[in-house]
Amino acid sequence: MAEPIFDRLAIIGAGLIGSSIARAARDYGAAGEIAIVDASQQVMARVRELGIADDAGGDMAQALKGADLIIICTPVGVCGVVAQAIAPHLEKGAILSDVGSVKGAVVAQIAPHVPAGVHFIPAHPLAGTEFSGPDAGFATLFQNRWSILTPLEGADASAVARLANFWTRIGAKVETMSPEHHDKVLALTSHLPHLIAYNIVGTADDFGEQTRSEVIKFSASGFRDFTRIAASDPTMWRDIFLNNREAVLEMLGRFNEDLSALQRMIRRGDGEGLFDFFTRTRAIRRSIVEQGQDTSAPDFGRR
Ligand SMILES: NC(=O)c1ccc[n+]([C@@H]2O[C@H](COP(=O)([O-])OP(=O)(O)OC[C@H]3O[C@@H](n4cnc5c(N)ncnc54)[C@H](O)[C@@H]3O)[C@@H](O)[C@H]2O)c1
Ligand SMILES: O=C(O)C(=O)C[C@]1(C(=O)O)C=C[C@@H](O)C=C1
Repeated sequence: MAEPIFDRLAIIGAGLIGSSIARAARDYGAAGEIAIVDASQQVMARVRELGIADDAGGDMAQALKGADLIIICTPVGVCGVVAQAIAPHLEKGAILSDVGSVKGAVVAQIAPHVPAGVHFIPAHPLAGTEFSGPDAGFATLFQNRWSILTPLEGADASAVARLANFWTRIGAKVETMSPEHHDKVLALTSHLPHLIAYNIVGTADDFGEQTRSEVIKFSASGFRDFTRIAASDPTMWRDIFLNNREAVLEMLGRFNEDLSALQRMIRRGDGEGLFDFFTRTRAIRRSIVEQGQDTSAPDFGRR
């Protein structure tokens, strides 16, 4: 196997993403040693049982000793608190990164705590499931998925390249963009779809007992897909919406306008309008599939 890219990887937060990175870093030889710290004693106990870290003692100073890559894998809302807690233990030359689904707010939370000589390079792997916790993770989660790096102005190019190598080693394709651009794109491609899923499942639930049981009984695959997404972690998604408020509200405004246009077509019996619209959206789906970007097959990248 090729040389490890980092000597010691420290992961803060061992849920779906943190535990998947730990498993992948070990399986693909991306890090020499792996240390894991989590605020939950229950999670730490499970990490020890699963044997996914070389150091699962749970002591922060010990975990960060000699760490040349530290990845914060907690919910977005606590990134700043975590950065403040780890700052005194970060060593010169180390790379500090994260996996938060929002970048602008995460940068604002973490950057003020980064000591001089430490390279802060935010990241976001576009890979996940509706499950959370250390048992939900798996080593192949990042295979053929994008990992977006959002280095700040003046970031050290060799540190960025080293982090990109790490993600490539564990199977991801890497793209670089600004935090602001990331937040706009993801507001549309990830955050809005989750909001729509939460909403439609909530609407079905509000209809009451009889509809609820019929929803379960007659659930067609389209609706079932929404229920999978709507089962995603409430803490994670509360934090995403509170921390990407502006971009989500902008996309939601445009979405509502387009939905009103469709509503008008239905009311007016505008079959041609509906047909043209659906033809346009079908072409988008087909081009995604043609470019090999469709990873929605039931067992793709999953256990
Ligand atoms: N789940 C996904 O699909 C997905 C995909 C890409 C990125 N992300 C991002 O990754 C991050 C983690 O998501 P996840 O799905 O792994 O969540 P998760 O709920 O599975 O795990 C989060 C872990 O962080 C721990 N934690 C919470 N506060 C902490 C603190 N102060 N110090 C140390 N540990 C703490 C929790 O105990 C938990 O084990 C989030 O920021 C999320 O936005 C998630
Ligand atoms: O497949 C899923 O369950 C996901 O929702 C994963 C998903 C996404 O929207 O694609 C969710 C949030 C993350 O920030 C990245 C990936």
